[in-house]
Amino acid sequence: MTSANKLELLPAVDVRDGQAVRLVHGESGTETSYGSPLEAALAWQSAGAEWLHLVDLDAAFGTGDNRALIAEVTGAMDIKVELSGGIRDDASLEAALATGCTRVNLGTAALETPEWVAKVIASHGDKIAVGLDVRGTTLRGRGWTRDGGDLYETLERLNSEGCARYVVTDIAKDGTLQGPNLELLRNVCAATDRPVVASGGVSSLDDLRAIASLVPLGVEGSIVGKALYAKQFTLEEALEAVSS
Ligand SMILES: O=C(O)c1ccccc1N[C@@H]1O[C@H](COP(=O)(O)O)[C@@H](O)[C@H]1O
Repeated sequence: MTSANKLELLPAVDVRDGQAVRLVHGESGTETSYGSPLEAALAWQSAGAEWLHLVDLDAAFGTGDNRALIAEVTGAMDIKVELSGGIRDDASLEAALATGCTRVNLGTAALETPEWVAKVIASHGDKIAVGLDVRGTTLRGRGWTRDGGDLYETLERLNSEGCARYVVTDIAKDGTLQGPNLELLRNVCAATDRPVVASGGVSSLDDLRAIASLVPLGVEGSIVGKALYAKQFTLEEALEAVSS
């Protein structure tokens, strides 16, 4: 297998109130704290990560933001950074891109301001990914608290607008260590020719191998969160598991 069809791993650092946290089902109030976001990000980088998935949860929930800290963490990284959370207008997009991140991930905006999203896809291309955060086949926005339409209708629209990449999260799996939703990933891959990044539910090296088996269908990467923080496996073991 060449590096082009090797599954990319994106360890996650989700930031709430200045701390690295993990949530269960993305629900506010379920936080487990893991300390300094910078230390967590540097630890993943030292362990061999090529990507960091960095989320401003306060911005996603509308409870403030961690913009300065997010910029500090991104600036300290030598690896690629995908930024998420609260990127919904020109000002927040400019601030995110000014951190030097590799790409941003838009969630709520893709549901609530589709014209703006079409415009920034046209102007920023590969720097824009759309996060498809779903319960069943219903998209959720505003910190995953509000319904935002049908997954496949939205996907069709975004495909036609030239969206470069999708980050697909099964909210029912996120933070639960119950295994990824492989059926959802297969279905999304069948509905787009763009690369798909999987998110939610990874609990074991076998889960990562199962996601890696979908690379030929279009899965490009997998976000790994809770499993790393809960020490189900190390990042080094995860990278080894998907290396061939
Ligand atoms: O990652 C989470 O656990 C999470 C939980 C609740 C809300 C958002 C979460 N994460 C990321 O935030 C973006 C959406 O942010 P926005 O809607 O654009 O403001 C989502 O795609 C996840 O990457």
